[in-house]
Amino acid sequence: MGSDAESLVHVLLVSFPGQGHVNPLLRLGKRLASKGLLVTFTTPESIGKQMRKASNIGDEPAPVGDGFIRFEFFEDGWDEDEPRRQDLDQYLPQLEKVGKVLIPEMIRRNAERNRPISCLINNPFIPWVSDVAESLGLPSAMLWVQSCACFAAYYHYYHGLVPFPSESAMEIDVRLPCMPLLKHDEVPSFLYPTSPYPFLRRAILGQYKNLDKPFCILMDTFQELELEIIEYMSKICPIKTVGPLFKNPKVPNANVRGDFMKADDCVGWLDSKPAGSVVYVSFGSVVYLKQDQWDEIAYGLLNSNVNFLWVMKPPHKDSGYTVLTLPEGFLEKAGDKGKVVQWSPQEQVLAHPAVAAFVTHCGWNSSMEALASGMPVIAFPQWGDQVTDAKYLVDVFKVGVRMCRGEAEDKLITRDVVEKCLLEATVGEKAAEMKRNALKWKAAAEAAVAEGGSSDRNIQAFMDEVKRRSVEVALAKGSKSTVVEAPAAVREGAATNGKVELDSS
Ligand SMILES: O=c1c(-c2ccc(O)cc2)coc2cc(O[C@@H]3O[C@H](CO)[C@@H](O)[C@H](O)[C@H]3O)cc(O)c12
Ligand SMILES: O=c1ccn([C@@H]2O[C@H](COP(=O)(O)OP(=O)(O)O)[C@@H](O)[C@H]2O)c(=O)[nH]1
Repeated sequence: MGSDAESLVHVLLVSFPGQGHVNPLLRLGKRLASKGLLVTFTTPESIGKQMRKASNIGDEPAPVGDGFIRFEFFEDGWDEDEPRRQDLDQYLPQLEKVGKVLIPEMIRRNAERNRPISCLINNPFIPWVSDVAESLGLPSAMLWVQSCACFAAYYHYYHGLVPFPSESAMEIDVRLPCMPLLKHDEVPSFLYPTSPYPFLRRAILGQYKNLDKPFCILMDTFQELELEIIEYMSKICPIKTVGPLFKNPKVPNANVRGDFMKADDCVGWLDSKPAGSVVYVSFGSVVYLKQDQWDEIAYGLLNSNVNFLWVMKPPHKDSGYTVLTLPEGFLEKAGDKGKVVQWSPQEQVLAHPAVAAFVTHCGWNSSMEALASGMPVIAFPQWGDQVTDAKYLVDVFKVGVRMCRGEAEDKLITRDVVEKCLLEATVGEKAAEMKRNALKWKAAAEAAVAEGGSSDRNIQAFMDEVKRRSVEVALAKGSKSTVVEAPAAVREGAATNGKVELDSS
């Protein structure tokens, strides 16, 4: 490593090994590097191996803007084909056990090699990272990877501040401060007492036990998008909104990517299609539908006669899911109107002029990517934060139509409903209005990350704080301090309070 990288303030990013967690933390890493930090990104080797295979991650630090990003992976202590990895109730304690030994070792090794780490940043599901930081006298921050509205919902649930659906009152609406009324099936679904995913409830709420440890909670959202709830929660927690993280305005480092699977080439196919003629269909990295639902979507796509790009990812071998199939003769009937891939370069797809709308499971990353790309959505939420995100996309941000309500509803969405939603989102006045709204959010997102925008100011303030604390850490450790510039004065004044005006008829 050149002396350049060694003279920079060094932060360690520790990620839970899920695609929806790695993507935003890696994007944050690239943003921090571009502004002059040395960033080391780490996650278990089982995923590291996939990332190296799918993308061109090298052994050398990659230059990104004024700084560098590098990767170090750690062994989680389980064989590669250990099926217990699929069970979060078993896997999370294992990760904590090994991480609490291996992350301090990694930190020590880096210090010996003249690149002492001065801050740790983690994402949800691995809250013990801030315990590791504390035990080593290092500051820590957390990157929240869902919306601020969901952060607020979990916060109020965890602290018992408002009533949530319970065994004795299942269908109550939930009123949270500074948020629209949420129907019982619009709160993050693993908070339902009947949820089949109690392990995800435990995983996400684990972070709230340790919420007083990180000095900052970074969020992949932006002020103008969730204005009231961000202001409200900021009075309770040290929140800084820094999104959308996937929009890095200046830095040409698209080659540093964290995909677990190589994306299939579909941009050439999109290029051959007329503007606004394709529907993109993807349910993210973890949602897996049942065969009968898959068939209805297939026929809905055929019957609507739209062009479509459909992501059909293979299930994890230990997930217990059976491989989905397409109805007989489906691909022949679709002909050149349809393309099915295993994994797509989603950011590129959403930015492509041929794409008119996005059938999405409403994971927060996909939701932010759609909003910030000016892409209307057809909301098909399944569980967790997705049901809340769907509510916001459709009723608050007004960029989508709803195809289902998710976990609580648990019903088959028929091909007729699929077809109706596809058409509603792609032709006619409602479609045009959603597109206008989506383009307003795109502009607002670009302004937030542009120099001087709300997210850019927050990133800069965070950087300054990390640098300030790195001097303190170095002094406390009595070692030679890393070279730091005098912290740039944090610009005065609150973020733009301007609301984005939406069309609605
Ligand atoms: O990777 C996982 C695993 C997992 C299990 C075992 C294992 O060995 C490795 C990983 C379990 O639940 C998840 C749940 C997720 O919810 C997703 O989390 C996103 C970010 O919080 C949200 O935006 C989305 O809406 C939501 O679908 C995302 C994930 O990436 C995972
Ligand atoms: O074919 C695909 C499907 C998804 N993604 C990316 O995978 C992430 C999925 O995160 P999200 O929060 O939407 O859903 P999750 O997978 O966590 O449920 C997003 O960044 C997508 O851009 C992708 O690159 N190609």
